[in-house]
Amino acid sequence: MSTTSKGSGRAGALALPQAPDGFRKVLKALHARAPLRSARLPAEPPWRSRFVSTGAAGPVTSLQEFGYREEELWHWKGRADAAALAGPWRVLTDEGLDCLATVCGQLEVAAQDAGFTATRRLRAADLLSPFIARMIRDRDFLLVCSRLVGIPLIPHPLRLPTAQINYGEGRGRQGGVRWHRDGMDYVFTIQLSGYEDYEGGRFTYFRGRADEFPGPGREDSRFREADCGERGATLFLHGSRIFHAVTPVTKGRRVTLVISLFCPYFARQDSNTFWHLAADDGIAATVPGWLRLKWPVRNPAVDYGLRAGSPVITWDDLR
Ligand SMILES: O=C(O)CCC(=O)C(=O)O
Ligand SMILES: [Fe+2]
Repeated sequence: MSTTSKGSGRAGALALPQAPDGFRKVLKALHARAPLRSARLPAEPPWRSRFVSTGAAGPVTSLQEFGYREEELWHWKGRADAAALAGPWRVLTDEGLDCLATVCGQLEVAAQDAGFTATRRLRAADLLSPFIARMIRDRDFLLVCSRLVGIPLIPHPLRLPTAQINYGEGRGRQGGVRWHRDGMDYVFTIQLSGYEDYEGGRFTYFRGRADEFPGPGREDSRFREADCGERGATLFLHGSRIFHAVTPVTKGRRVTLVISLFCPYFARQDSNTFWHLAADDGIAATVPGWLRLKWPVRNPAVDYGLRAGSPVITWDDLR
């Protein structure tokens, strides 16, 4: 699969509105509902480590290419957190992808309407699905993701945003995602359907610094479409630094699994803000994870690995 990004100024993407920001996030937080913790779900296939496609490799576009300066990148003892956009690659085998698509399809019964981002979505999918919980804590899966982006990555200790399924449908309802930046820094989106399954639903991003984002509806040659049409395509985005959107699904059905990972070595720089999270999950559900994230640590790889219920991934593991 190639990493081409093509097209600029697509009318559908440009017309998308922007997600609420600032004080409107606080208002949203006061009304937000906590994610569902239980649902009657059919049995799942078991997760297997062999579902990880270890050959994944591909070009990485750096944050400098998006206009960020070297001193704006995060560093740890000579290593930089420099990846802006990478992939799409396949991180799962065909068999693994089929199982994941089945699991995510079944989980739709637990999805909730999500006003300002996607039409329907399921937050904290790993709390309902043993398959997803094991997948995102599988050492081989984490090593593939870490190596592709060049930094050690584990599931985010905030838990609620770490695995989210978006369901977009073209039956009259708007199945798009407004222009936004994520609270999360390291975001992997796995496509569980392909262009043969739907129309619209194009993953679009702004190839520039966040503070240069011209706003929706403007003409700018830096609006691009990612090449995510193939089922299984997995795209990495430095979600907190890059504006992105998904054009409305006009026909058919589009399902994606959005996995937010975390670098224990850059825990202090984590971009989440309390109000961004609370706007999604409500204040009460946000507080425990927020404390878990902000508590001081001695050994980041071990300590945050424990907090996220994850294997430990260190710089040495990237070799
Ligand atoms: O569904 C997608 O392709 C990505 C949606 C997105 O940007 C998000 O959920 O934050
Ligand atoms: Fe996003």
